[in-house]
Amino acid sequence: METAAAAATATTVNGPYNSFKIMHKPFMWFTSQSFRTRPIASEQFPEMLEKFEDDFPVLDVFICTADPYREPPGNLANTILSVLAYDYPTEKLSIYVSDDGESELTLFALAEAARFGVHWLPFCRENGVVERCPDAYFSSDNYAENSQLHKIKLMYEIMITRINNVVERGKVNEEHISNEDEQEAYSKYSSDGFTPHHHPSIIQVLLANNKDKDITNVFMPNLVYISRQKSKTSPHHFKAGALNVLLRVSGIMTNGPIILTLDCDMYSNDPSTPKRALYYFLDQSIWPNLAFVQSPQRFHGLNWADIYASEFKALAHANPMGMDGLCGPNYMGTGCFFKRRAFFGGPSSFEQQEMIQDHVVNKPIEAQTILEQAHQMASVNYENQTNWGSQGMLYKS
Ligand SMILES: O=c1ccn([C@@H]2O[C@H](COP(=O)(O)OP(=O)(O)O[C@H]3O[C@H](CO)[C@@H](O)[C@H](O)[C@H]3O)[C@@H](O)[C@H]2O)c(=O)[nH]1
Ligand SMILES: [Mn+2]
Repeated sequence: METAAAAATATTVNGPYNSFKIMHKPFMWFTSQSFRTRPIASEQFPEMLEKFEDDFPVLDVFICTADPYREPPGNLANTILSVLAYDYPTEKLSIYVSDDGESELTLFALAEAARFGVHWLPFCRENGVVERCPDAYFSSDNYAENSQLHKIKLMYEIMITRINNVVERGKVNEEHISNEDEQEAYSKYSSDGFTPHHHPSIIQVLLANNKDKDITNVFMPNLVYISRQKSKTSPHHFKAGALNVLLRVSGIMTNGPIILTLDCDMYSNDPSTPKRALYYFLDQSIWPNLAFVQSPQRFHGLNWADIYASEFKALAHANPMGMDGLCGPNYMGTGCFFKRRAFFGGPSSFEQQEMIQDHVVNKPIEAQTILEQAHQMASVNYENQTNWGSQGMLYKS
């Protein structure tokens, strides 16, 4: 009897599952047919950008990271360098990194990326490098061996070794600290009462585009580290909360009308990406109704033989073309250029004068008033006292 009962139970569990296995393919096929009704293939025309050459919009790039052990800081440094080296006017480019792991190890990776970046950016420019993520570049065989290459590769390896050593020790030691400012920055993580779940905000400007230059005397883009305030008594809303803080802090510091969101476990594989996104943003015929431009994602290591050539053709190419003909593709959570204006217009819009759409920031990123306001934007109280996140779908969906 017992055996029969067990078998009967197994049948009832398997029944619906088997039906699902049989039915899900036709169901998937059926639901995707709407994407075949009006696919749109778009093309970009480089000459279109020429008339805007001196007037490119300010671009703010957001990178999220949350755990220095699960998301290695060496990879984050590579992500940062791939966008820091974009083919875009450096005075119009800012990289904001949100660290939800609240870790000095992550700050150290940013500091190292900034130090190596002053060599890497000119190297990429002079050699027309396409893969501007150093790890991807050095892992390819797409370069000529020469002394300049050996020098930059050695610098890269030293940077990665330093980052990995610090991660292994779990601490930034004296030997890695070169001045008092750095000492002060790293000491914040061991100050009294600091825990990952309860601590004040930490904002560090690693590179400022009005004072830091590369080795060829060209100004570097901005690079900013943000560990938002956390409190045991307030929910932090994970990545959504991090993106909201990045939106507000960048609004105070640079207020770029175009925003790119990235995760720390990916890199940009084409330096012309922001300019290619601009073809859409600067096209007056589509600009008023355009909220975001989503890039396709490629995944490495999906399976051993990489039979998909790192691509999800249906999900990343075919379906979005079809969605474009309906009302637009979905946001894939990363690799997406947004119009900042698209985030405003709801009830939380204009609570802060500085964040209105046309506000032009005319103070240096490290000005005392800017830093004070930025800390206020990264505080738990700011969100508790306003409608940010409490209205609309965001945190409640
Ligand atoms: O408290 C947190 C938790 C996560 N993250 C960041 O969020 C990103 C995505 O998290 P991950 O765990 O890597 O999720 P995935 O499943 O790989 O991400 C895919 O799916 C997510 C959920 O749809 C999207 O947010 C991502 O953009 C998309 O790449 C990473 O950069 C994390 O560092 C934070 O910033 N704060
Ligand atoms: Mn991920």
